[in-house]
Amino acid sequence: MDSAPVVTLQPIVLMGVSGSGKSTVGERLAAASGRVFIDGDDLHPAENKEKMAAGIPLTDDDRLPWLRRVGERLAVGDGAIVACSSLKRAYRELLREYAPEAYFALLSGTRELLEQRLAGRHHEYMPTTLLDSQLATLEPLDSDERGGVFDIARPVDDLVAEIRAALAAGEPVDIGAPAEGDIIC
Ligand SMILES: Nc1ncnc2c1ncn2[C@@H]1O[C@H](COP(=O)(O)OP(=O)(O)OP(=O)(O)O)[C@@H](O)[C@H]1O
Ligand SMILES: O=C(O)[C@H](O)[C@@H](O)[C@H](O)[C@H](O)CO
Repeated sequence: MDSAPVVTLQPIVLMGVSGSGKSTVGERLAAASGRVFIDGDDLHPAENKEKMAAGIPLTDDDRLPWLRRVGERLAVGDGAIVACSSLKRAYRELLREYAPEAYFALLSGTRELLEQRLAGRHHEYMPTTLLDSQLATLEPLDSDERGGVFDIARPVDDLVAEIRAALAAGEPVDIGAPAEGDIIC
């Protein structure tokens, strides 16, 4: 007997600079939509965490192995919600090599609000002083990239609802419609 085809689900990447709410919104979105949440922070090699903890911004070369790990996780096909800064278009292009259908939700806000948010939280390794380099590195989504921009001034539950509504209203993504007997993983 043929084995049932495996259907892949569209992954969602919460992107944006440090303090924009990727982990907070991502966790809540995953809970609301019954999906797995993956924090990209947990996929950084130890050297990257040490560098950031020392207040040194990561380079493209530092980020490459980390982005590959994030990409491999996106490619699993289980529709995971993944928090990953994805600051440059080239980084997103790399992630799309693993998951062409990925939806990027950019959490965007003013420097002032980001500073407030960073001041009000404790992070394992990320110092507030890296905000300038994060903002300088950020290349917002281009109009030809699949995704949307969401305002971090909104409450977390509103952001979750807005992202879900944007996904529901979006163009259908050709990732294979489930049929009877398919295994959804
Ligand atoms: N929409 C929101 N409204 C109010 N507070 C928020 C909102 N989003 C996030 N926060 C708070 O802002 C702080 C930063 O959020 P969070 O740690 O999720 O950001 P992040 O983008 O994952 O940061 P990093 O990339 O540095 O890990 C947290 O204290 C969080 O509770
Ligand atoms: O690309 C980067 O510079 C890093 O991913 C950072 O964004 C941090 O990992 C994150 O902000 C802390 O969670």
